[in-house]
Amino acid sequence: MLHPCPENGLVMLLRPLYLAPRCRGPFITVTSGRGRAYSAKKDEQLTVKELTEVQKLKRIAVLGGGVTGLASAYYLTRELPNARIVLYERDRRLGGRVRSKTVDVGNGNVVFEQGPRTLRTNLPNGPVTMSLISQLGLNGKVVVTPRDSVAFRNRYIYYPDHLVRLPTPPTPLWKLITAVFTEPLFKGVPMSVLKEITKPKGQWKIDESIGSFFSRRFGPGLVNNLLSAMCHGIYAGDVWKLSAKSIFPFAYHSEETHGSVTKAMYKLWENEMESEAKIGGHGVILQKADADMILELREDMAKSGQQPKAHFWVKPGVYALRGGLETLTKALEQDLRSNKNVEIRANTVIKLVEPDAASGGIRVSEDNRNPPETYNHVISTFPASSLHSRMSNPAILPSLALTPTVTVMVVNLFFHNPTLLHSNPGFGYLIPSSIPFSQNPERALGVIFDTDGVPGQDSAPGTKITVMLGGHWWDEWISFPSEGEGLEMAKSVLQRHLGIVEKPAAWNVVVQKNSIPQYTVGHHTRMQKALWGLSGETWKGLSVAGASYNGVGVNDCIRGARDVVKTLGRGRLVTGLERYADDSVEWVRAVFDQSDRSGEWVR
Ligand SMILES: C=Cc1c2[nH]c(c1C)Cc1[nH]c(c(CCC(=O)O)c1C)Cc1[nH]c(c(C)c1CCC(=O)O)Cc1[nH]c(c(C)c1C=C)C2
Repeated sequence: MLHPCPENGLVMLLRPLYLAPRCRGPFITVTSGRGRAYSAKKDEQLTVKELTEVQKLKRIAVLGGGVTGLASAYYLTRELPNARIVLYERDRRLGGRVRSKTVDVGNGNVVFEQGPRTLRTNLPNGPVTMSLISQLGLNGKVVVTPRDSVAFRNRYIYYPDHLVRLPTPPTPLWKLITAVFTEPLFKGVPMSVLKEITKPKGQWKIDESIGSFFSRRFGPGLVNNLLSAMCHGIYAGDVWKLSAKSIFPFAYHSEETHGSVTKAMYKLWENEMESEAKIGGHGVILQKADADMILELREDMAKSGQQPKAHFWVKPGVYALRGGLETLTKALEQDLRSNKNVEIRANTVIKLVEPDAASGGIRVSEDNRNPPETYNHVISTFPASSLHSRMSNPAILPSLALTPTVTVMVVNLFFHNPTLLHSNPGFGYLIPSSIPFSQNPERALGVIFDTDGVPGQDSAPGTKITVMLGGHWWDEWISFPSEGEGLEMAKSVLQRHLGIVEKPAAWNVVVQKNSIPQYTVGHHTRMQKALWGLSGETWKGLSVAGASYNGVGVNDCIRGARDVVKTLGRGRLVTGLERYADDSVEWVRAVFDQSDRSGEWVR
């Protein structure tokens, strides 16, 4: 069955909606258990032109030294081992928004994460990162958040003046019913789900905001209280601006296909139950392209002697890395630095990216004395608008300029007192847009209880908390609070919401400027136009990967890098935006053997 994934709280509660795009026709069953592997398609004949192109891939540039750029360069060294790779990065430091700072707090160390801190094992992209971690020899650094831990079970939303635990299984039914009918957070939601079945279809639109779509179908309560909180926790974004089609494709298309989101969800669940009963495996509904990728990844892992641990694929889980997520980017950097075919040009600003008609390649100009260099291929991992502003003829790709970003202030705090979260242990809480200003004048988006979320990360006993502020609330702002102001704002949030009055023993405040791309209304169409622009003759040597395109998470970025490089390795031209080629998506059900379920990583 499609597991309801209790462990990931609101995000996972909504996962079937969030993950599953448009269904065309019946689901296809794909079994991938032992002895009945479904192989990825690799049999296409390459055209002479494509073969010639790949043979020419001698010099490749990667623009951007964040996790996507590092992963792209790493995969290139494996797929095209003879190519010469130049990686450009504006900062002296590599790693981008993945940044972990280890701080001595007197009686030990704590790790402050300034960007993402945990990774999910979930399909389809989780296994790509896990495979990379394994290839880099980092399995020993993995810190799993146990599935029976408080962080797995307890996720909260602050509404209107207290923490409300999301009633995720295994909550007893009576508790679930009591919560749903007594907490103002859920007011009207159960009825709106039932009423949705009878709601007529709306007028067809190319896209609309999550707020507009779900309030039309379910009423404003679900949007303002629950979905706005979820948008804060993933995009730090505005539920009334983010695209329903890009972020909730399954729900969005199910109005058209089933007449109702509730009905479509029920059908999905029924279908899964049936599949489990008939096939006896562990089924997951995936896009065909994702299933192909996973099975190919599995084959790769088996070939390279990595033990494919199938529970990675089927059991949702969360993990972190000892020393922080920067352990991953550092390992990638180290691997690249030890490769004589790779040159890393840190502290180098790119001024211009232009097609080179004579060679058919792409010319990259730096903002310094080095002369421009021409590459057979360039993978840009810059945010879409940064790439756009550096392109010689940006007019053909105006859509790239239109992916906005938001700025998030991250305030990490450490307290020597280890009992500060004892009355509300868990992953942390999100703050929906609907809570009154008086309850959130600082415009916090959410608070993470790091001590519970990644137990065992720090050597110092105490309580570690991160407060996230800003995001879409700071749209149009031209300056942001100072570090000192940020610290005071975070302390005041913790005092008001959690009653914490103690002084922190250590803290770290950073403003992550323009760090999270926003897939706003029209994102799909804009990406489709960018795909057309990049597919033309002019820009055929340019591919894109990174958070602006196929998902904002670390897993998504690594998967994007791998996809581009694997396709290049097969001798195909690739833009990185292929998934936008079509509006409809083919769905398959991947079924994993029961025997694939055991393992050590995810308990
Ligand atoms: C720096 C702030 C970030 C916020 N969202 C993201 C970052 C990097 C990106 C992100 N966060 C989550 C996802 C979902 C999918 C996934 O890969 O896990 C994405 C793409 C979920 C999430 N939200 C929070 C955490 C700790 C996680 C797990 C992943 C991670 O460690 O980042 C909490 C949280 N993130 C943001 C806010 C405002 C927030 C509030 C509590 C913004």
